[in-house]
Amino acid sequence: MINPPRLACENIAAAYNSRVIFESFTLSLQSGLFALRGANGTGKSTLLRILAGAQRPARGQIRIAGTDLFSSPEQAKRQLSYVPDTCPAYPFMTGNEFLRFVATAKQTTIDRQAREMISLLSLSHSLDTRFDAMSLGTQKKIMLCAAWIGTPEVLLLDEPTNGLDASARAHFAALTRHSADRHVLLFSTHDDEFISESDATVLEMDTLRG
Ligand SMILES: Nc1ncnc2c1ncn2[C@@H]1O[C@H](COP(=O)(O)OP(=O)(O)OP(=O)(O)O)[C@@H](O)[C@H]1O
Repeated sequence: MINPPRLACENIAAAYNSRVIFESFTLSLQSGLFALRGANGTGKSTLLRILAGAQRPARGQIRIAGTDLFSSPEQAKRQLSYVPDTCPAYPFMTGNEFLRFVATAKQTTIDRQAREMISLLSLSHSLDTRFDAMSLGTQKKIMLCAAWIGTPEVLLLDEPTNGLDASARAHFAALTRHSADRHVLLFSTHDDEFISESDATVLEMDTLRG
């Protein structure tokens, strides 16, 4: 039996008021690492928000592991993780509390892969720190670890290396490379060095946005 693409979208259109950002974005990905590249303002964050179900497109269809995102959002989102560019506000939570919160929402535990990431990104000593007392880079690392909880089929990461130091960036590149066959990891970036370190396939926004 042929598996459906892990991530598929068809004819996605996005606009803010009357300003069109893209008209017809179509993509079908089975597994691997994909870097969404394009100039500022070409709509990378907008596209990732839409694919994550965090923003409604003007038109189009999205399927996550074969499930329609709009007609069965809960089922589709069980197979999906999304890390926005800016850290959403969790000022009162510690790193540990946030990871447990995500694990509970996904009806799982902080599993082996997330624990490996915590160790690789040297986060163990920050887990009891509240978000409002963490550096931006540390917040980002916790958000990235949370994305791996529950081994989702699709990971959508908006500028994941922003704020990471050189060592964290290298570990993160190795981790993404090694887990590429287990999911679709689509990330936006301006970081060409990370693209080559992670061996990601480049998707040019200008070519894809229709
Ligand atoms: N909520 C919003 N309301 C109105 N316009 C918006 C909104 N969000 C984004 N835009 C506009 O849509 C366009 C695409 O923005 P987006 O952030 O998706 O681009 P991007 O490719 O991710 O940019 P960058 O590389 O700078 O992060 C920009 O011109 C931006 O100003």
